[in-house]
Amino acid sequence: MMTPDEIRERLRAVEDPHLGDDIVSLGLVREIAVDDEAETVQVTLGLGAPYSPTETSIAGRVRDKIDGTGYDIDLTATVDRGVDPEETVLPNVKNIIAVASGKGGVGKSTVAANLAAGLADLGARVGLFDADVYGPNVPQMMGTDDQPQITEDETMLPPVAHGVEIMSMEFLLDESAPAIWRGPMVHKVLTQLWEDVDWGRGGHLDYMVVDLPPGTGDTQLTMLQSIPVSGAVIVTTPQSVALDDAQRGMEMFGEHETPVLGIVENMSTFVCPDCGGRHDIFGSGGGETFAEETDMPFLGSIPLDPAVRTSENPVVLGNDETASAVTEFVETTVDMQGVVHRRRESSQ
Ligand SMILES: Nc1ncnc2c1ncn2[C@@H]1O[C@H](COP(=O)(O)OP(=O)(O)OP(=O)(O)O)[C@@H](O)[C@H]1O
Repeated sequence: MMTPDEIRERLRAVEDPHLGDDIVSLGLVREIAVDDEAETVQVTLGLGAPYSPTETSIAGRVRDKIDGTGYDIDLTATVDRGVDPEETVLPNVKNIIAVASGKGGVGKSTVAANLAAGLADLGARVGLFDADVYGPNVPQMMGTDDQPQITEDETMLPPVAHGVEIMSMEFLLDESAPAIWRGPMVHKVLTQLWEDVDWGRGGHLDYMVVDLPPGTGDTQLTMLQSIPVSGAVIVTTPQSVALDDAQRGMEMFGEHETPVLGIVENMSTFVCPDCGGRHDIFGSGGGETFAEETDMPFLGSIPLDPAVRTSENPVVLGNDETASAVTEFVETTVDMQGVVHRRRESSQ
């Protein structure tokens, strides 16, 4: 026979590597219930980033601590996401990660597509929403030209590629409409994309990755106001101009109290396929220095690799050096989303 207090004592040995204390002291063990008849212990943990390496490992260690007590463990995870489920536009989506950049062409859509494919590859249920009104190209990057299906009750079912449900402004925008007309349409189209799409196929999504339009103008603000973003990723390149723009992007999120998960540097070192040499074409370490200066986590560097553009599939799914770099970025990012949730949970 074990009491919840005895279980709690055992769980004091499980550390949260990011928050630097044990999960009991941090308040991340929400509930413990022992059912002697069913020989089961139910533990509810305050974890919010499913499939992130750190939270997977915390859950694994919790299991280890209960293994050998003669009880089965029934583990659940839940956090207060700071959003009222009644009021949110996407109640079935646990995390909404927005990918932003201060200016165009730095590889924001590439990063968004790889983040989504990488999260699905970890086992998560993922949606990818291409909100880039000015140049929606996510379906192409995911290697699909499927259109959404319309069901009898007039909801849209997103096409799926690499385990990711995809919706794009491209599906709804009239291609002949000049970009300048698109701004005012954004709100209407966005509303449709939230309300009329069956995300998660009647179930839920662990993550929705949103590819925001480049820049920090009204369109981006409208989007931030209409969706509860749980974390933002800022993409930059090593050039100083891109870094200045990234700074503006961060300020925009700051004003909206959106947690910034960190900075990723794209088009870093070029690994020459012919000579094997490494060349820092745009300089090096700019993103990391910028992250340090702004006190933001550095999420990783993605090399400049022609395969990123030419490959039919997101490069994260490959098994070369570029794939490892992108995987590292995906894992760090989702870990940082977990930190945001656990920190909030722990301070309550
Ligand atoms: N690391 C990389 N190595 C090589 N090519 C890349 C890399 N990242 C992006 N590209 C290529 O650069 C181009 C621009 O990338 P992408 O469309 O992702 O940028 P963006 O910031 O989303 O642009 P937009 O301003 O259109 O939103 C694409 O052709 C893409 O394939």
